[in-house]
Amino acid sequence: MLFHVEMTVNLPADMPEARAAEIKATEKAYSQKLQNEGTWRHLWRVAGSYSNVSIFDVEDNETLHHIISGLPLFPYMEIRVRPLCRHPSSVRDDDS
Ligand SMILES: O=C(O)CC1=CCC(=O)O1
Repeated sequence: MLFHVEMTVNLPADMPEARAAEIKATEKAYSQKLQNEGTWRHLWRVAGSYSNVSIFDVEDNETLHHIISGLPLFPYMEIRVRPLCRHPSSVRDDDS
């Protein structure tokens, strides 16, 4: 199942820079593992904001929830999830 997920990061202004850098590094490793495994198919920065648009390919809703709630930045994110299905006009046979 494919999901479009938009994440907006809101780190507290008083978070020490070293702590922010540590969480971002952990987040990067977490996301790169999932990208390499094919679960986190796309990761795009939304130009001009501390947000990303991502496409996840997961077994079910529970798996997506487990992944998202495990993000190191999860406590500092606003997250919007939208389930996707094939568009009848899509020419990409390999994208289900
Ligand atoms: O910077 C972000 O958009 C938050 C984030 C998600 C995965 C990652 O590596 O950073």
